[in-house]
Order: sequence, then structure tokens, then C-alpha cells
Amino acid sequence: MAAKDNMKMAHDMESMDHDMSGDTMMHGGHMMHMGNLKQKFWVALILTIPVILLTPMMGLHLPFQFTFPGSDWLVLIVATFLFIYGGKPFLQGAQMELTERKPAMMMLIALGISVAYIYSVWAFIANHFLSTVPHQMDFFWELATLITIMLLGHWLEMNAISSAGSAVEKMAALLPGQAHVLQADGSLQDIELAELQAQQQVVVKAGEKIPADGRVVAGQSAVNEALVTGEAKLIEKTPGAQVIGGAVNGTGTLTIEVTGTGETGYLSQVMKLVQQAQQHKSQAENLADKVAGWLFYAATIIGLVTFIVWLSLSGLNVALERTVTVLVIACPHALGLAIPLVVARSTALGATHGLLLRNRNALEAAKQIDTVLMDKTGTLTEGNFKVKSVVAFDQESQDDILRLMAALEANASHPLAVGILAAAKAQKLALPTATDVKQLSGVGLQGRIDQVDYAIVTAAYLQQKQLDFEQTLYDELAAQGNSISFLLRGEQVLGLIAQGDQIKPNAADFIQHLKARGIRPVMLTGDNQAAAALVAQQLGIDDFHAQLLPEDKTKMVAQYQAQGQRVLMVGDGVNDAPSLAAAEIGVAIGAGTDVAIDSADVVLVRSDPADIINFLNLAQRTMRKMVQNLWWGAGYNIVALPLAAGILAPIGVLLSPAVGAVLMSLSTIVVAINALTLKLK
Ligand SMILES: Nc1ncnc2c1ncn2[C@@H]1O[C@H](COP(=O)(O)OP(=O)(O)OP(=O)(O)O)[C@@H](O)[C@H]1O
Ligand SMILES: [Cu+]
Ligand SMILES: [Mg+2]
Repeated sequence: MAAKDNMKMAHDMESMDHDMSGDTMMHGGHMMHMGNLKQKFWVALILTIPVILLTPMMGLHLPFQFTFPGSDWLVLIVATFLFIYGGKPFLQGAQMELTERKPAMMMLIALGISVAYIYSVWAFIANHFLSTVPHQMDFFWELATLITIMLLGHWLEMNAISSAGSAVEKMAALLPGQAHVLQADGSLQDIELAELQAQQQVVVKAGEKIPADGRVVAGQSAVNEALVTGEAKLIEKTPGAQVIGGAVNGTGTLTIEVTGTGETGYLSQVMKLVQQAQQHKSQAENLADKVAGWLFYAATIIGLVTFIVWLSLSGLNVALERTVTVLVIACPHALGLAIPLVVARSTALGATHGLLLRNRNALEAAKQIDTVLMDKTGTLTEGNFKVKSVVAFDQESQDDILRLMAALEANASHPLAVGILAAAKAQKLALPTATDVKQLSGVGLQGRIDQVDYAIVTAAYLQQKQLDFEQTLYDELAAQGNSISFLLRGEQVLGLIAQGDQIKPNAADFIQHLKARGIRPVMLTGDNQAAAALVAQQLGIDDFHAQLLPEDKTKMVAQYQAQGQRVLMVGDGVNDAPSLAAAEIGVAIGAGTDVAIDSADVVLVRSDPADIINFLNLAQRTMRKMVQNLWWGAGYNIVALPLAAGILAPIGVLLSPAVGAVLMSLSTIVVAINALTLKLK
């Protein structure tokens, strides 16, 4: 019954306090049994006072101590209550570890307090009822202080976990409680955020938070999206612009049509990602778990040796005290926190700086990356194509070429399609309807207009099909950095459209940073050789591959991997998704397609490649903190265990069980503070 209630409570706790559940899980479930540690600590502290006053520490009477007739009975009762009430979380945790056959920290604590308690009770019985046994020293003093300090340590530990995870809570707090919904008669009605639906129009007044993702339909204002994307500057929003729920409106009033609410909203997706990332165990955590296991066996063996050696040297009392200290000091509960706290802090930090870490192993893989493969359009360039020239080879006019190509592209989302459509719109061309439109991946597309088959293709495709085109003109346009699309009617090349793109402002800087880190930048593109060469040259990329089909990109990833390179791949398109999945780390540009984002380990919310440097920095700092925390959480035992075992006893250095507990708790606090001081810059 009691165990069931506990489990239920644990579940309630988890759902209430979702940001903690990740760490609770990672703790192998120990936290679930901890109950109200704060209350237990205060009760234990108060009950410890009489024990400290009424019983000698290690047989030594301190000046403030006293006894009265029957005081030893009082001590026995208080200590028994302390053991059951204060020790319960640890005893239950140990039971759980036993049933899971994964002995770790709770076993050590439980072993420590049980040995101290049972031995003390035996001493009490011997001293009172067995006149044949010589006087025995009890450990009630040690037991009480140990339990109190353990409770304090684990209570602080819970606090540390929740404050590291609270970034998610902070994000949740970004959303306002209510939204002003615009009614048909033009009035405003305030409704709860939970009832807000897509397609409703809401009014956001000056200084208010935007309640949901949406599109501006009226008004103009500068919006601060800093807390959501990490971008510090104000972004001007005019009708047609997208807004993100949780962003803060500036001085204007905006009317917004809601596109994403609740579960589907950007912010809740970010929160979900952060939570998922925190729940998903990384390799480092598995390592930490293993170390905790080893530590248990090491502590048990050292404890046993300590007991035997001290028993032969100084008798049972000293032997027991040393053994309890060894068990307590080895308690690897700082270790259980060492990695989860860093990861929680790191994913939260990334999320508030425009880096969504979908897979935590990416942080660990980052330091081995030596090659960064990147897509050109949309990653290094804006993907914002402008038509530079339209050329007709036959009797069609330039407008005919543009009209036909725009008709074919009417429903395509490729950046080249967007450019062609914009040009057709600017010319106010009336577009015919294309039917049977089909994507030709890595080439373009085909379709029918007025019963005639057309296609939009690349030069590489024409070459492969041995179709003639105006090579000199093509070379000239391509050398200027244009991406060139040809229009085919059947097998006849009717004309071409050349479009230019702009390099992203931070791209050159980004390439420089990569090189400075000793990482080789490589550009992969489906675009033509000349346009690719121009971008590569402008950015200082020595290594690039052009005219790649989507499957070629995946082959390139495999090829670099076969050379022993660790590959990070950046991309945005559907065609990049398989390579993102194949690379050691896949990074999707936030403005990219959903498929790319789904295959990626990391998403760059701001669509700025320079954020990859931020990611590499974050990964490096995160790993450094993890290693430091492993040392603070487990490595300190290299010094502490021999000390606890009494190796320095000959020169007078001995640790009491309580001091052992203080040291153990200190290591937890160091680990927590160390994790919380993780910064991006
Ligand atoms: N809808 C389209 N309209 C016109 N051309 C297209 C279209 N789709 C693909 N193409 C042609 O196929 C080529 C390869 O397209 P893809 O989207 O695979 O490029 P990519 O490998 O992502 O390269 P990048 O993004 O670096 O330009 C493009 O350069 C373009 O010439
Ligand atoms: Cu501990
Ligand atoms: Mg692309």
C-alpha cells in the first residue's frame, strides 16, 4: 500500500513539475521516493538537538553535554524515530536499486545508516541487559547528524535540479494569460489562452505579449523576439509578417490572425524539444551511471577492508566508525547530478540563444567534428533569388518564357521558383494553369500547359540528355554567379532564366571561424559549377562540389566519413534531409523545410549559419563542465575514500561520519554551482 501511494505521488509530482521529471528519471527513480525532504530535514534537525546534547560523540563527553536518569532511553526512542522517519527516503531508494539490480548511491547511504543504527541498538541492549559483555559505545550521535546532513544534501540537490530546469518554466511564462479576440462587430473580447483557436483574429496592444503564433493582418509595430529566438534587435512587423507567440510587442497595435496555438505553437514546440532533450539519456550520462555502479563496488570493498584492518588494529568501535564514514563519503549522489544538471542548463541556454538541441549526443559529438558540409542556397546565401535575365531562343517572347515557367512553378516552394513567380507578378503576367506537375528532384520540374509537355531543367540535365543550348551565353551568365533554369518543350530548349542570390552577411565570417578552429568547410550544391565557384571563392571555401543530385549529397557525407572525417552537415531542403541524418551531426536551418528539421540534431532558429559557431562553443563549454563535474562528483573519492578509511590516522587526520556527509554534500553543491555557471560567451 505505502509503496503504491508513493508511486502515485511520484507521478503527480512528475506531471506537476514537468521540468524536473527529466532529472528524476535520470536519477534512476531515486527522487521519486524522496517525499518531502524539506520537512523531513527540519524535523530531523530539531530531533538531532537532544541527541547531540544527551549522548557522547565517539565516547567523548563535550562540555555542553549532560545526562539524566533515563536519558539514554530517550535517545534510543528519538534515534529510532529519526532512523525510520528521516532514513525512509534512503531505505526505499535502496530497495528500489536492489529490485532494479543496480546498486548505487541509495544503497551506500542505506548501508551506512543501517550499520550505525543496528550496531547502536545492540550496544544499548548490551550495556543495559547483558552484564557479561564489556561496555559498548553507541553511534546515535553519528546516526542523527548523518541523517540530518543527508536530508539537507538531497533537499539542496532537488532545488538545484529545479532551478537548472526552470528555463523551460521561464519560457512558459512568456505567454500571456489572456488574448483580446476581435469580434465580428469590431469589439474585443478577452478569452483564456487555452480557448484561443487558429484563424481567430486577436489584437495585441502596445507592450503586450503576443499570445500565439500568427500573421499580421493590420497595424505596424516593432516586436522583440529576444526571449524566443535570442535575437536582440527589434523586428519591424507589417501586415503579412509572421509573429511568434511569446514575443513582446513594441509601441504599435497589431491585429494578428492566429496560425498556431497551444501544442502547435512555436514556443510549446521549443519547450517540448527542451524537455525531450532533457529526458533523452546521453552517452555521458550512461557513463555517469556506470561510474556510480563502480563506485558502489569500490566503496563496498574498501569499506570491508577498512573494517577488517581497523578491527584488528583498534577494535569494533573504531572499525565501525571508519566503515560508516567510507560508505557515506563514497555516496555518489553528486555524480548522479553531474551530467543531467549540465545538460539541462545547456539545452535551456541553447534554446534561449536560437539553438534547439534535438539530440543531446550532438553536444558530445561536436568536439570531434573536422569537416562541415553545407548546402549553398538558404544556408550560405539568402535563397532570395532575383531574376537577372530572361532569354528566349526561339520565336517566343521573353514574357512568354517567364509566363510559362511561372505557370509551372506556381505551386513550387524552391527558392528558384519563388524568384520566378515574383518576377512574373512584377510584370503583371496572367498565368495559364499547368497540370500534371511533377518534381524532378535535383533537376527541376515538369508539367503540361494547354496539352503540351514542358519542363524546367538544369544545364547538367541538358548535357546529360545531349540537348543543345547556347553554351557561351550560359557560361557568361553562370560566371556572374547566376543560377540558370532552362525551359524545355518536349526536347526543344525554348529559353532560360538566370537568377542571382545574395550571400548572407555573416557567412564569410562563419567560414573564417571554422577555419580558425581547424575545421574544413565544404560546400555541396545542386547549382551549377560556375555559380558555386563564385560563392566559394567569395567566402574563402576551397572545397566545393556542384551539380549534385540529392543522393549525391548523402554519398558525399559517406565519402568524407570513409576518409575518417567526422562530418557536420548543414542544410535546409528536403533534399538535404538524408544527409543530415547520415552526418555525425545534422544541423537544419530554422527557416528550412519540416523534413530537414525532423532529420536534424540541431535547429538554428535564426537561420544564421554563424550560430553553428555558437553551437560549437556551447558544446565545448558543456563538455568541459561535464568532465569537471565528473571529477567533482566521483573523482574526489580518490582522495576522500582513503582519508575516510583512515589512511592518515597515523598523523592524526580522521574524518567522522558527519564530516564525511558534509564533504559529500559539498561535492553536490560544487557540481550544481559549476553546472549553473555554464555560459555561452
Ligand atoms: N522548382 C525548381 N525550379 C527550378 N529549378 C529547380 C527546381 N527544383 C530544383 N531545381 C534545380 O535543381 C537544382 C538542384 O536543386 P536542389 O534543391 O537539389 O539544390 P541544392 O542541392 O539544395 O543546392 P542549393 O540549395 O545549394 O542550391 C537547382 O540548382 C535547380 O537548378
Ligand atoms: Cu549522497
Ligand atoms: Mg538547398
